[in-house]
Amino acid sequence: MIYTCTLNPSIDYFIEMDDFKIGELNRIKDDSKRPGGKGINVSRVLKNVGIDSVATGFLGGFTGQFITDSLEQQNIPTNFVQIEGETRINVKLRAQSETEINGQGPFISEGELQLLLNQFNQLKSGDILVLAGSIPSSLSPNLYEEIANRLLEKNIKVIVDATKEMLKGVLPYKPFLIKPNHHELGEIFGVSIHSVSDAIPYGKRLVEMGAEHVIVSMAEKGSLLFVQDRVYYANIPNGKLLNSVGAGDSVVAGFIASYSKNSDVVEAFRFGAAAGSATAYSEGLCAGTKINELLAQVKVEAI
Ligand SMILES: Nc1ncnc2c1ncn2[C@@H]1O[C@H](COP(=O)(O)OP(=O)(O)O)[C@@H](O)[C@H]1O
Ligand SMILES: O=P(O)(O)OC[C@H]1O[C@](O)(COP(=O)(O)O)[C@@H](O)[C@@H]1O
Repeated sequence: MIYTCTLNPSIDYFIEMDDFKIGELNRIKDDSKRPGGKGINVSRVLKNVGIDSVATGFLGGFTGQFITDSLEQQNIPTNFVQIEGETRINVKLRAQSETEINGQGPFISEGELQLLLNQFNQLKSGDILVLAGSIPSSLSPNLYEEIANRLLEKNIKVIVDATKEMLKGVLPYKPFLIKPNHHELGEIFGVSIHSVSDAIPYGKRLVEMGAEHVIVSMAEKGSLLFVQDRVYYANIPNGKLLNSVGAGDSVVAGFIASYSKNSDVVEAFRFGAAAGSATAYSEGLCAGTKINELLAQVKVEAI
C-alpha cells in the first residue's frame, strides 16, 4: 500500500488579482479554497490516475474538517490523527507574479505525535511511505529522519519531499526517492543553482550521501534524475503556465504511480515530469488525461 504523511496540511486559499499593491487596499478578482499540503496533493494526484493511497498526518479544527470532507468526496482513504489545534491556511496569490504565504502550522502534543508514530508500526514490507512538506514548529525538526530510521529494517520505500536539514537528515537512512527543487538543492549546499549543469554535481552528492533516487526539479527548465552514477534529463512539454502550486507534488505522485505499475525508474521519472507540467498547465492539480496528453512530448535523455 502507498501511504502519504502530511504533518502540516493546509487549506490553500488561491486569490487572483490583476495588480497587487503592497500597503494599499487590494480587491480580489477571483478566489478558491482547495485542500493542500504536499502528501495530500500526492494522494490526490495518485487518485486522479486511478491509484489508491492512504493519506495520514494531523488535521484539526474547521480547516481540518474542510480537508477531511474534500478527501472523502474524492474517495481517498484517510487515517489522520485529529488534533486540538487548527490546520493552517496558506495563501497563494496570483497577480503580476505568483506569491505564496505558508503558515507555521498548529501545536502538536506529544500524545498526538505518538498516535501518528504508532500507525507506522503497522507498515509492511513493500509499502511506500511519502513524508512530505514542512514539520510544524512544535515537533522535532529531526522527525523525518527518526521515522526513516525506525523503518530502515522493514523494507519500506521511504520518499521524502522536504527542505534543508529535514531532507539532509534522512540521507543516511537510504530514502528511496527525494525531490528537492533547484532552489532547495542549492540551500542544502549553500550555493545558488541556476542551470542543469550547476545542479549535476550536487544531485550526485545526494546519491553519494545515501539517496537511492534523486529528482531535482527545475520548474520551466525541466528536471534531472540521479540513480547510482547515472544522470537523466527530462524536458518540458509545450503549454501555458496556469498554476505552479502542486507541480512538485505531482512529480512525486507521477513517479510513484508509474513505478508501482512497471518498476521502471526512468519511465517513472518521465511520467513524473509529465505530471509536473500537467499541473503547471492546469487550474489545480492535474487530471490523468492531461498527463497522458503531455507524455508523448516528454523525452528522457541520459547525460
Ligand atoms: N512553468 C512551468 N512550465 C512547465 N512545467 C513546469 C513549470 N513549472 C513547473 N513545471 C513542472 O513541474 C515540475 C516541478 O516544478 P518545480 O517548480 O520545480 O517544483 P516545486 O513545485 O517542488 O517547487 C518541474 O520539474 C516541471 O516538470
Ligand atoms: O509544508 P510546506 O513546505 O509549507 O508546503 C505546503 C504547500 O506546498 C504545497 O503542497 C504545494 O507544493 P509544491 O508546489 O511544491 O508541489 C501546497 O499545497 C501547500 O500550501
